[in-house]
Amino acid sequence: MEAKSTIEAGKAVLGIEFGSTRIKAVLIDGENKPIAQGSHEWENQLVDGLWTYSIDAIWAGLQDCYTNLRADVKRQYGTEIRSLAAIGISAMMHGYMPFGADDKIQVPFRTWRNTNTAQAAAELSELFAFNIPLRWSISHLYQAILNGEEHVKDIKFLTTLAGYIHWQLTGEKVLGIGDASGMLPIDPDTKNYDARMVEQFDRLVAPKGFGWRLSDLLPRVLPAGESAGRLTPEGAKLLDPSGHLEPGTPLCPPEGDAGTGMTATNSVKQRTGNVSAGTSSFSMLVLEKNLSKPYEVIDMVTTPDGSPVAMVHCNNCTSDLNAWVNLFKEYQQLLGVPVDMNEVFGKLYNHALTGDADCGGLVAYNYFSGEPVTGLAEGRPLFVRSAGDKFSLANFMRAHLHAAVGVLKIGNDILFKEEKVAVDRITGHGGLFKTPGVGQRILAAALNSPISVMETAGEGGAWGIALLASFLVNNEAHLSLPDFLDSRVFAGNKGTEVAPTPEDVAGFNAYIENYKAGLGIEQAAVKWKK
Ligand SMILES: Nc1ncnc2c1ncn2[C@@H]1O[C@H](COP(=O)(O)OP(=O)(O)O)[C@@H](O)[C@H]1O
Ligand SMILES: O=C(CO)[C@@H](O)[C@@H](O)COP(=O)(O)O
Repeated sequence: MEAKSTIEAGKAVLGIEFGSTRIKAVLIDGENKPIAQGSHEWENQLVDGLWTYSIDAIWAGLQDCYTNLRADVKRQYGTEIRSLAAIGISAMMHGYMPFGADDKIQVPFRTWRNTNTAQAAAELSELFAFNIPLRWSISHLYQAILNGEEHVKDIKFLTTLAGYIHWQLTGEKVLGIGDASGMLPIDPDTKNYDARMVEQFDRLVAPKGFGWRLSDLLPRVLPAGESAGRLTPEGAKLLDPSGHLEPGTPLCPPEGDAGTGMTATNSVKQRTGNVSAGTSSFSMLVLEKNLSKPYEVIDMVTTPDGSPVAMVHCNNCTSDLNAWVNLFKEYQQLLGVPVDMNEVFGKLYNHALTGDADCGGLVAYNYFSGEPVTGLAEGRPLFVRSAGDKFSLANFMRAHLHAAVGVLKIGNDILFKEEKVAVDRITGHGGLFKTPGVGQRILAAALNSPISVMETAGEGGAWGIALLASFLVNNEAHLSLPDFLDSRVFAGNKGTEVAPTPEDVAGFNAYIENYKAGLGIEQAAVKWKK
């Protein structure tokens, strides 16, 4: 069916993902191919020392993104979206969105980026004998309890950003299993929150007498393929204030951007892996067997169909690169040369590849915020060199590209070298890969592994959640998610692969030794630069 007829017949499927810097919408056809797109740029705010997005910014952003998609549909096909076959909502994971009896958020949304939860995360990790990262929702909840915050006793519902949007659109308090695994660990056998940990938590906070139990607060867990409610009339208006969109569309379980990244890269099967590289970076390897022990730097999540995944998560990836690229943009403007940002990125990133493989001794720490993997509670973006280092533009840019995936390398060394995790394929996606071939080659050197990139790399997450929505309504053959992706979506398409060269790997290793040796400089910067 032609794209226009698909849209007019109400057979198109919509995926929306709330990324840290961009809300993206992708419309796909019956063959799961993108046919229209929309987006909205936004930024987190540091309010009273905590990273947040306001509720108004969330809805204004969603509506602008959808309006943008409608405009794209009008421009390309001269038609309007009136009904859809399915919708999926995805977003940045974790964080803290507690709601009270009036269904209003009780404190500003605390995002994944906050590192104020160290005490809670450490105590819970010990209690559960399981690594509980700082950004997990349970850490935020317990930190609020440790802080004696007034609102905690009145919480009625605690969810993630995707869970919140989904609830407002459908009235359903549910969450996809992957996103749920970033609130509280999931038991792979029951495919539900880990009952032992739920009980331990209830016992831990019982003396406070809050009058709720943890299971009263959390969204119901759903695996991919389960029905998760329908778009209500109020929900339709929230999404499309122009009033064209009809209610009634089924929604798939809302997922986190980890699960949608796995889906968009066909990496939900054992021995597959993927790396998301945008504002943050995170690698996700689907495990064949459990790790031998918990590691503070390895986060355990699940695929959208509930298989265990080992994640290395780094809070900082492209923000510092953007800061430098913007500086060069300003210089270009000063010279009176018109600016095309893709060109600025493309020129600087490709030039970086002409630098030395070890960046000539230059080192960068891209820590806009704290970085749990390297033990930094706060961050100060930092560039360091000695007078004798080879200071050139190429080495400078390369040092920052290496920094963007440096922490990822440190964490993955544990998985590959100590745990001997085996993967057949790792696929990269996210904004870092938008300049073809560069982020891919740097990541291949960092992980000492071939890296594949698909054409959809830049919009991966929104496409991923659209695929999960399609899996809900277009899976007449009742295939498993991996089989559906293999046969109905990817059909042998593995993207373009780049293998690491020995010289790049040796260079990256030399860089990372300088990086690790200099971490004290970053610690000193945090201490002294207020
Ligand atoms: N042409 C380009 N080449 C390389 N990187 C790019 C290009 N355009 C945008 N980017 C990077 O993509 C990042 C956004 O990536 P994305 O995965 O969409 O992030 P998020 O989900 O965190 O919002 C930008 O911050 C920028 O660094
Ligand atoms: O924390 C996680 C995954 O565990 C992400 O949701 C978070 O880093 C946000 O990702 P983006 O930088 O928006 O791609």
